[in-house]
Amino acid sequence: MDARFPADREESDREGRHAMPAGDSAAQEQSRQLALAAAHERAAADARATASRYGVASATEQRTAAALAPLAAAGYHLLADRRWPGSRRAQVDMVVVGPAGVFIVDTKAWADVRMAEDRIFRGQEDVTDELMALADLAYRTEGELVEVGLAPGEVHAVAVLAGRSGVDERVGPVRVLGDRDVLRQIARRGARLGQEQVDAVLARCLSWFTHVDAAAPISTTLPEPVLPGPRGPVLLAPDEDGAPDTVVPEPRPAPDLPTPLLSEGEVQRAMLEGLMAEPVEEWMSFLHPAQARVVRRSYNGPARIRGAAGTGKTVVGLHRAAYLARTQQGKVLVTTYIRTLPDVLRQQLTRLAPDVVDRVEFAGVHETAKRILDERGVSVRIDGKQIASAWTAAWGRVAGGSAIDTDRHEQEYWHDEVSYVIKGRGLTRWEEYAALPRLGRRHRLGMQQRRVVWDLYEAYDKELRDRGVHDFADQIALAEAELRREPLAERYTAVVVDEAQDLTCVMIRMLHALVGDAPDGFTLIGDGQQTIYPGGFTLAEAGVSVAGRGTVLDVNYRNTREILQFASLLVKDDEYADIEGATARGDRPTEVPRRGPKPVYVRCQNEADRQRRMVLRVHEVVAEVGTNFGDVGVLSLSRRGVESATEALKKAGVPVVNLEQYDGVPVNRVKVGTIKRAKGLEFKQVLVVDPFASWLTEKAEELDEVDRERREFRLRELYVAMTRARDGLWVASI
Ligand SMILES: Nc1ncnc2c1ncn2[C@@H]1O[C@H](COP(=O)(O)OP(=O)(O)OP(=O)(O)O)[C@@H](O)[C@H]1O
Repeated sequence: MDARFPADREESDREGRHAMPAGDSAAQEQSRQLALAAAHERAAADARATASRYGVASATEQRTAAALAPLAAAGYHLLADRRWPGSRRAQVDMVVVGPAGVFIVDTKAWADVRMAEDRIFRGQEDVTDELMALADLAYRTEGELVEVGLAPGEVHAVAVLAGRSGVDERVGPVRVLGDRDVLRQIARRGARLGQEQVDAVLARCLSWFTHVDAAAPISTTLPEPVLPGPRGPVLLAPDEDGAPDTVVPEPRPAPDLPTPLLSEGEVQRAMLEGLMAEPVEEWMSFLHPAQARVVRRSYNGPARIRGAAGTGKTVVGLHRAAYLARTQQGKVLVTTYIRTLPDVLRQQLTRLAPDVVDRVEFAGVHETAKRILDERGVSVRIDGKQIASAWTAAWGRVAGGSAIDTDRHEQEYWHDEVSYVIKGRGLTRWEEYAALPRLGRRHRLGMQQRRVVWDLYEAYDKELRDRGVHDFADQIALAEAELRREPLAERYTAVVVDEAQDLTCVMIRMLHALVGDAPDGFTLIGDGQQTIYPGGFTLAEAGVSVAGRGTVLDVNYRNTREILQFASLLVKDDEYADIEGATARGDRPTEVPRRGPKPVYVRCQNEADRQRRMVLRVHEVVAEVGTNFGDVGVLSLSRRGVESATEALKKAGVPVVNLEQYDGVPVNRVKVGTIKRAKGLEFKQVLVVDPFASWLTEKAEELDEVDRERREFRLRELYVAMTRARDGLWVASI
């Protein structure tokens, strides 16, 4: 910013209008006149100094403008002579609006510049605050442009150091570049906004940064000087005797004939780099205004963002993580239940916000617990085989042949009861379990059954201890206890939890303990409709309140209307225990803008027929223009289903990758995995390969509570699978 004529005119006018009191002596009048003369001299000196700053500024600004000029040929708009929003006098040197985003550029003709520890110095003087005005402007501009949907990370504050090259530093949110570097750094971001989006942003920028057409005011206590025509500002020059009554225009230095900052080759290389940059997906730079507002919203405590499948919750969560990392000190943690999802999210953030990706940590919730425990030197031994043998031993000792050992449930049901309900909710006393409302589990247990389950839990716990091992629920509980004992020395600034409905109560407590109730500290993102793990709880039980800090997203961007209608049939009567305490029905999007072909449902004769048709379907969809193997997801409820689909595809020569190994790096292979592993992901084409026809037709009211519970979880899981599909859905049952 150049606040070029800083003195306040109204103030000066007021001073100039002092009337001389009646009866003053001649001597008094003389000294008044001398004082006035001195004041004029000072004004002249000030004006001269200002003029010289103005001269330097304009020459250096012109150099920056010249350096950026090649962008105009690549769809950029260079806005010069714009008013600093909110200021009457100050101007913004240059606003660049184009495919790479919005850049508010301020040129500094500073010599002897040094940057250290997020501060900038001119010689010994710390001039960081001068850049912070620019940062503040960028922040306000972000807020303005959010209204058209521009993601906050697409607005950049750039300070250009005149006459410097090879500079690329950050001072807080301001990027500091040499004037030889600025073109390249802007161009290399590539095309992040489409033409329509650039136009929308430009229109808003033109009204936000209004044009400066009037001459800048001149500060003086003198009567308004005579301005020379169009040649520029006027200087007051003293007479030989120092009297400030002569006004002469100072000839402006002949414009520098610019020696181009960059050679033609350098310009071409910079622009080419932009052309080669990997394009980003639309949602990475441009959001729905409602989404963009949530990204920047300030919540005075834990907050919850919810919405139906495909409404951009994860998108908002990622932008919010980047935004918090950019605007606050310290690290941001993005976490979720699925181990592999954080890698995928990291990949996305790397493209969405490369500037802050190193300040955002991605880790599954178990990995987070492990890090906490490692840091504290608490050893945890997790050994799958030992855990399984502890369970089998405990079952044999306590539950085999008991009131819970019936043909209504597999052992897995009771394993989930122990892992998710008892351990997941952090129960430690029988009385708690005896009186527990088992949210989300329809099969009511009598006291006798509960007693067996509790005994089973205790026996299992003892077997684990005897083997010197822990299970995954123990790992979380230990980390949570550690944090209760002593909070982290270096806290996270913020924790963003994606797919929060998958977490247990103790997991939520552990993550909450990382940030507490700090403003914008804890953001829970999720959709209760996609709850596929048992162990329901309320946030109150976890000691978290999001009251008054909830946001619902309601435009489905992912699925076509046809896919969503098909998938929604599965859960149309579904009710689930919401973490805010109520029994809820799924959020329904108010808008589903995308349209496409109807999903295909095929009834196969047997498993072999299903496999054959699945392979055919894969070949069919990849024959479509724009769809590759990598765009196809084959999803199954069970591991067994994954194995047989993998085998059939491989046999047919189709390249596959298991979702367990998929980390978000694009790979041209069909992704095969369980629905649980597909949480949070999406594919152009989805094939769901292991339902039985009866699952889709059985009626809830004809089932008892055990079967109803099973049906609800199964259908929710299928709903998750189907809503992973962007363009095409194929479901095969037998
Ligand atoms: N503003 C947007 N513009 C264009 N596409 C968008 C926008 N927001 C989201 N999308 C698209 O919608 C998809 C779904 O978004 P996202 O994964 O964030 O939804 P979600 O609500 O987290 O879904 P789920 O709960 O089903 O996992 C994104 O991958 C993206 O392709």
